[in-house]
Amino acid sequence: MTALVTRELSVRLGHQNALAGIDLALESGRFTVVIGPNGAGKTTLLRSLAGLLSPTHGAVLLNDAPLSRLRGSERAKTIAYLAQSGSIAWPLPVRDVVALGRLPHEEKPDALSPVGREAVAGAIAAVGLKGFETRPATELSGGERARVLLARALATQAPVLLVDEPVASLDPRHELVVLEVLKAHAAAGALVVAIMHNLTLAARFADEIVLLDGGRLQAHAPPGEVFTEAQLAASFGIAAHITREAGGLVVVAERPLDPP
Ligand SMILES: Nc1ncnc2c1ncn2[C@@H]1O[C@H](COP(=O)(O)OP(=O)(O)OP(=O)(O)O)[C@@H](O)[C@H]1O
Repeated sequence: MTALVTRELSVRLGHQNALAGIDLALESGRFTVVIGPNGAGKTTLLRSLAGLLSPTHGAVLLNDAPLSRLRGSERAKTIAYLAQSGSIAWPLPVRDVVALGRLPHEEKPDALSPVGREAVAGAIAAVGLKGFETRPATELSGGERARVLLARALATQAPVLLVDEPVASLDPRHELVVLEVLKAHAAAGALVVAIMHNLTLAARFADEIVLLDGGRLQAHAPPGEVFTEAQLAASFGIAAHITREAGGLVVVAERPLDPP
């Protein structure tokens, strides 16, 4: 059981309060999707949960201990973080880029343990990149590269996986493939948090939604409770039409509302 908790988490970036007084409790086995308008503080929250940003006030606790006290090597084994539109600088084969996810376990790409080899092969297969293993990662499309980086994060086998907009550059099939992978990863016992802008996919796949607006927590609840026309009008400034279909809620953003 893994628990990631924020207590009165506030983060100031430049002259901005990017996050203010966030109290949040996340646990293993759940797929949480963070939504909110541009600038709401979603990336700031994810980076704080990963221990990459220090709170200005408050704390992030991993299993009741302040994240700031965890040694870097231990944190890298425990929390896999995938940044928004990450880039790949070196023309390494796909398999080696994914194998970099084993570095926290002190396994180099050319000296993987049997567990490491299985984790790398499993991650490549999970994101639909079988057959790409020997291709230089710099010669892939944007969506293929995004999946390589997700596979690298999965190969870490960390109990906490934090991903910033994992489906932003993906085609509809691979959006579904990746969201199924994240959901299954959570169902298998990981604590998974993803930032997303597609509200229908968020509603369909998330166990719980965290809604941020203006650096504040507006809601943390199952999709059916967060996706209401009133809530979307208040937080996103849109008139939305929400219907319940067999596959889950369908959220259609119909028009922007005039600013209040
Ligand atoms: N390095 C920085 N210095 C100063 N302000 C920053 C910095 N990074 C982000 N901000 C500000 O902090 C706020 C939160 O930014 P953040 O990136 O967390 O938003 P977000 O919800 O992830 O947005 P988006 O949907 O556009 O990715 C924004 O108002 C942003 O302008």
